[in-house]
Amino acid sequence: MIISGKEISTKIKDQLKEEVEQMKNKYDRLPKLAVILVGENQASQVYVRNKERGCSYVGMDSLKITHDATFSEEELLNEIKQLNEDDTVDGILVQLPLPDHINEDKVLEAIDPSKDVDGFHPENVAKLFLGQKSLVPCTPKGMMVLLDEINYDLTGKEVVVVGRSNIVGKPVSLLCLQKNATVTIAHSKTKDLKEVCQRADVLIAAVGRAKMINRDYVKEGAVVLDVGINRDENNKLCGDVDFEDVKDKVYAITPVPGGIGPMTITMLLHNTLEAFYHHQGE
Ligand SMILES: Nc1nc(=O)c2c([nH]1)NC[C@@H]1CN(c3ccc(C(=O)N[C@@H](CCC(=O)O)C(=O)O)cc3)C=[N+]21
Repeated sequence: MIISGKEISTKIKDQLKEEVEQMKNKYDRLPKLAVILVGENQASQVYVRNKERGCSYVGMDSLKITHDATFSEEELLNEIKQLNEDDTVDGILVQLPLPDHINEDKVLEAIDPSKDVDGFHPENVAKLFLGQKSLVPCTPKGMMVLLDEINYDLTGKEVVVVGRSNIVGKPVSLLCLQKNATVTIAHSKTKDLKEVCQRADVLIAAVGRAKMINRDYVKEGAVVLDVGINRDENNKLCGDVDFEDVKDKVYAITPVPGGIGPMTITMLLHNTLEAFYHHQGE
């Protein structure tokens, strides 16, 4: 089975669109997402455009703020402060990566946790760790929704996450643990990575290396979620998984593009609506 994140995300966006319409009638205001982009990173510009498109699809307001790469850390912190105080803004997202002269941790900590739709603020990270209600990072949340969509129960299953980043590997591991899976976090220093991956009922690839995961890493009948966004030798978009090589060995797999990527954007919209409800006292 090929899991179409694209189709599932369209279905969810259509539901969100209806909810937004109701909110507009009920509160006489729309949820609003502010996206800040510093510098000219090509990929970031594509993602930010997709985020704006997503907002307009579901009928939310969005505010795109762009600065050139010389924008200072102090200016950025001031801008975030103003957006924190702006009652019409529900979500604030600062596109990563930031230029080298800006301290990412400092920036993420400056965002009001109730507007932190990325779920990257230490307060939200701590809540996720503790299993308390919080804004959950979009990519991991999207993966859990996809598993739900195919009615996959993680209880007792072996999950292997390859990659230990703060934005994907670590949070998705916690979410799988919450769903009663047995979770292994593997990474570049893991011994016998292939053998570790072969144990997985659910293999989550978030390494950032084009087509690294081939059929030798995959157990027959496994579910494979591919978080990678890379360019192959022909400059074509591809995942961390060699899709063609593994597709007939798996029970289900997400393609790149059209898999996890669209779900990430949709979960961002979902988080923005959640933040909106919170700000309305619900
Ligand atoms: N503060 C912050 N929050 C993020 O959520 C964040 C970020 N910074 N920096 C970069 C990564 C990456 N990311 C993606 C979002 C959508 C697609 C997406 O829509 N992908 C399409 C293809 C897009 C294309 O054509 O390149 C797909 O997979 O079908 C991909 C990647 C969000 N990120």
